[in-house]
Amino acid sequence: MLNVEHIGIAVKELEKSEKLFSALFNVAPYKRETVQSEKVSTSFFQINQTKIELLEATSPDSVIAGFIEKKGEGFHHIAFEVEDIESEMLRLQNEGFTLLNNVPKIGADNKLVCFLHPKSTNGILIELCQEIR
Ligand SMILES: C[C@@H](C(=O)O)C(=O)SCCNC(=O)CCNC(=O)[C@H](O)C(C)(C)COP(=O)(O)OP(=O)(O)OC[C@H]1O[C@@H](n2cnc3c(N)ncnc32)[C@H](O)[C@@H]1OP(=O)(O)O
Ligand SMILES: [Co+2]
Repeated sequence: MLNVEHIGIAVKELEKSEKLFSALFNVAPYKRETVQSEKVSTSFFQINQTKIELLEATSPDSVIAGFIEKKGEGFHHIAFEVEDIESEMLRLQNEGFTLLNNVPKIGADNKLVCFLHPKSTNGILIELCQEIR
């Protein structure tokens, strides 16, 4: 695994949270992107080397809506950059981690992504992402 690619934060209202985090980081979001397959609207902040992804549900059956209902707004996942997502998925599966998708999915910001079940990772939802080259 390489660097932390981004940290995902679940929010109820994207616009309201964009204002809050803009004030906190003293920088505006650099882009918004809806990922229909994940039923999320995202907004990205770049703070020096750190990327933060705000996630709002686009539908009541989005995992973000379910998460907020159970746990409330807040930290949702940590994403790690990988060089080769398929070989990393295979390696982690062989180590006994539970992959939530067996084929890489298209994520935001031009990435192939795969999630690991938090039950297999000490309660932390982990996303792997590889830049689409
Ligand atoms: C756009 C893209 C990108 O960056 O490119 C994104 O990030 S999309 C980001 C949104 N998409 C995703 O997160 C996709 C992968 N996530 C999923 O498939 C889901 O969220 C699961 C992780 C499988 C959870 O869904 P499920 O329907 O099973 O919900 P559930 O409420 O029944 O949760 C089952 C157990 O997992 C725990 N759980 C649920 N979400 C969690 C989270 N974010 N972090 C840590 N634990 C979590 C619950 O508390 C529960 O534990 P207990 O049983 O102990 O109560
Ligand atoms: Co993410």
